[in-house]
Amino acid sequence: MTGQPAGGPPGRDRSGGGAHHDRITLAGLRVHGRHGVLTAERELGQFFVIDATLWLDTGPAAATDDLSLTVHYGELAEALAGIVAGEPVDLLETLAHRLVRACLAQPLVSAAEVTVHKPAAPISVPFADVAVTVARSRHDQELRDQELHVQEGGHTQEHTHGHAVVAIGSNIGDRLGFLRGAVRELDARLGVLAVSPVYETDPVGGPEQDDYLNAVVLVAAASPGELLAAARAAEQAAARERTVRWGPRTLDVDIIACGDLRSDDPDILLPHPRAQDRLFVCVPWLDVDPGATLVGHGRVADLVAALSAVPGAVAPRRTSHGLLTPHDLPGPER
Ligand SMILES: Nc1ncnc2c1ncn2[C@@H]1O[C@H](COP(=O)(O)OP(=O)(O)OP(=O)(O)O)[C@@H](O)[C@H]1O
Ligand SMILES: Nc1nc2c(c(=O)[nH]1)N=C(CO)CN2
Repeated sequence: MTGQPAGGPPGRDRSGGGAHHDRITLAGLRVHGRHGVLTAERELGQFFVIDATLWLDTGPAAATDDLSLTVHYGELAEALAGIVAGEPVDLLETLAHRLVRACLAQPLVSAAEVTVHKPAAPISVPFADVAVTVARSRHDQELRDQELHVQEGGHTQEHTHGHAVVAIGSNIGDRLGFLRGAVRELDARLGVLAVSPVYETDPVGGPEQDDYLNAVVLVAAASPGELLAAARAAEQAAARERTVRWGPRTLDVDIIACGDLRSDDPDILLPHPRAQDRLFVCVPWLDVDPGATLVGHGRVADLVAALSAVPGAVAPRRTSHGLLTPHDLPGPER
């Protein structure tokens, strides 16, 4: 059932010699998951089988016999198994993309190929296997991410069109933990491009409640439906309850904008109808995109200036918390 990748690393020709010919293969990883379109697939689940091949230079690890200079296949297996056992998706393609992204999140890996097999798929005709394979070089993946890199609290240098802006907030329980969980969920479903610093903010609207932690995350552009699904999945993972409007919450995930896209769908209004009034959105947004504009409202920097000048306005207070754990950071220096 498991197969070898065909030929050399994906994207070799375009990666300017960055891809390597050595590889680590993890084959036949068998994990129970609930992916699929049918209700029965979601309820009962089934076993998925994963093959992953990672291209990297094994020379430095071999020369020093040092595990930290290669990929720990045990940790890789656990990371991939966690994704398969995690949030269900409809398509094998979606799952395969998530898994490839996790492989490329390993420092040192220049390319990866993942095959997701679904040997018990609901197919009415006898069959041996059905599988989807996704192959990516790091270079390809970065191009797909509009060449924005995850930078905590940093400024993205490149143009930030082709991304969506997501605001996250929490004011109950383990606020930081909920925000970190949101970043992980958004990354798994959409791909995170940049994460702002965390701000502590006074509650705006609603009943008397505790202060919030707020941040803004840039993710790869997606359809309004995909953005909303990711927001809801993250909120559900934090056991978010909707009782009081603007009331306290473990996690709120608002889609602020996706380029110039407009949506009148009440389930996903784009741009978010109240973003322009909210310092807790606009201030962290500027951190990750200093040149940002909000469709219909102009430059975010001007919005911040105007909102800050309103009598009684309380500025968000920047904290030293980070939302990316060391494990999430790309590169060997993480
Ligand atoms: N851009 C958007 N991002 C997130 N949810 C949205 C968006 N547009 C509409 N909604 C819908 O708004 C509804 C209420 O969302 P929620 O309870 O999170 O509101 P809220 O966060 O309390 O208030 P606010 O919308 O002012 O931030 C949800 O059903 C959601 O589908
Ligand atoms: N400070 C702060 N206030 C809020 C927030 C929030 O995230 N931070 N979210 C709200 C509804 O989305 C309402 N009020």
